[in-house]
Amino acid sequence: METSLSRFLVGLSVQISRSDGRVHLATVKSVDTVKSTVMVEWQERKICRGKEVSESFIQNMEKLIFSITAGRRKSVAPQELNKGSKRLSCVIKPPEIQTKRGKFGEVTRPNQKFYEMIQDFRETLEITPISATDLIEPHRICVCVRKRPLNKQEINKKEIDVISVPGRGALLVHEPKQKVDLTKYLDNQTFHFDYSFDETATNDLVYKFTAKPLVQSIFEGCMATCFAYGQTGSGKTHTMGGDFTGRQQNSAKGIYALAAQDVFACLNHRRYSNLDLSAYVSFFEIYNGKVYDLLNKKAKLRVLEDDRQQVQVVGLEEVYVTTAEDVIRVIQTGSACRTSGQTSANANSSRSHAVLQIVLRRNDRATSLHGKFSLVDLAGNERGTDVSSNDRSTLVETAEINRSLLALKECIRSLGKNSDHIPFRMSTLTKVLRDSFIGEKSRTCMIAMVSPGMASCEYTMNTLRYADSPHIFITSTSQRANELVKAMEQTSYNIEAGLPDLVDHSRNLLGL
Ligand SMILES: Nc1ncnc2c1ncn2[C@@H]1O[C@H](COP(=O)(O)OP(=O)(O)OP(=O)(O)O)[C@@H](O)[C@H]1O
Repeated sequence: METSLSRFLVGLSVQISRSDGRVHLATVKSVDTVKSTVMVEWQERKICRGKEVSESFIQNMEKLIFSITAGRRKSVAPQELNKGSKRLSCVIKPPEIQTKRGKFGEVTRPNQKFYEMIQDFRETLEITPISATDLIEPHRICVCVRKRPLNKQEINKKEIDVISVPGRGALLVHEPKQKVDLTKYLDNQTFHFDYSFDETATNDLVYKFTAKPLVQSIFEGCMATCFAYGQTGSGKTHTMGGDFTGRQQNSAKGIYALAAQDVFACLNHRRYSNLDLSAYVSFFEIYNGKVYDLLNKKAKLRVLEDDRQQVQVVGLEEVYVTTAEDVIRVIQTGSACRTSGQTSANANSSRSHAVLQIVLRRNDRATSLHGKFSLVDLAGNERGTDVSSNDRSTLVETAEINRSLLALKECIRSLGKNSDHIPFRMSTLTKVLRDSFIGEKSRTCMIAMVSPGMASCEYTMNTLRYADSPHIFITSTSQRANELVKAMEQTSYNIEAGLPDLVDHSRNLLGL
């Protein structure tokens, strides 16, 4: 969760205000989350001075902390600072004279200057990567971020990596910018999540902190959901479905399979054996608001809601499974179906949401539902203008993706606020996942995937803003109004579907 303290990364410089009215730079030396204090140090007449400041002092000070900068040599341009932003943004003017060589001695890299500025910034960061031995805290809603490594093509193009993951849930985007006078500078923005994974993190490690804690919850009767969100090529399928070697995917190494393994470990554990449960798997995709069964030749299925608001995907194939290998076979069958869709002219599967559900049913006559784990590989969050083809079907497809991702964000936000109204009818995706958003027994984890390259910077920022937003559960009425207005400005906003939301908001305004 974001606290005012979590903005202060060790090694970063902040402007502090002194009691005598002076405002000057100091460096964050340590952050004590237990005592809620930050230790800052600065040089004064060649003497190193320090002060431990409390959270309340920091909050008072916050108005005066205009920026975070990354080094002694870098000057701050206050007129450029984004003072209103929730995140502290910094503007660094690069050193004018030096023309340093890169780490590997090459000077021909496009954006060499930015590369050097980022390297300089990184040198000031204290990196504490997440490790398998770190404590896993229980969350009802957990939001994490994972950065993938630069791929071969990006390395060949000498693409620069603009993301740093200092650890402890933090992630920095070093956004390259240029002033009107052509001075290059970095806009360094810090985001905070429950966990942040750098490019060295394995699927096993990501699984341990994200989906694994949810497996146990379904044995306790919960409806758990784990989403992979991000731009095309950012690593959603790699994380959920398993690593690729060329075009070959190792399904045993993805979160789907790792979760399945743990489900069977729990089923065979004496703690849960007296529940007398069996596991079933279904696998479907949602493309343009329609559901297709990946385990039944992509049969198109109807989504119905009964008078008790229970949503049913009519005729969805549910395969009885007894081992993790059974589930891996199901994943392979379904993924092959999805992949073949990618090559067809009309339905590009990577533009669909894939949902793998592991369902626990009681071995009674009605095989009644005990718990359910939905693992969702979401469609890429590109905008209409970003996809190569601009024909009508592509635009409709993009609008549908935007609409469902917006609906998903709204549902997670409502869930976090314990709101009575969950706008699940806004899209097919949220409709079929309705029981994951209702009541005390729901658990949600969102893994936001980001590509590290400078070329992806804008998409990365979009992903991070999206993933950051469910954290802001208690939004003020005016913020809420702004969000609705912003959402409505998107071509994909469906006024009819969003009507309950608008009515709700109007009621709030009128105090009804
Ligand atoms: N953490 C990672 N480590 C190594 N390689 C990765 C990682 N994440 C992704 N990749 C590689 O990047 C490429 C794109 O990943 P992937 O297909 O998972 O992206 P995606 O987000 O699912 O894209 P799309 O939305 O198009 O389906 C793959 O070749 C994959 O192996």
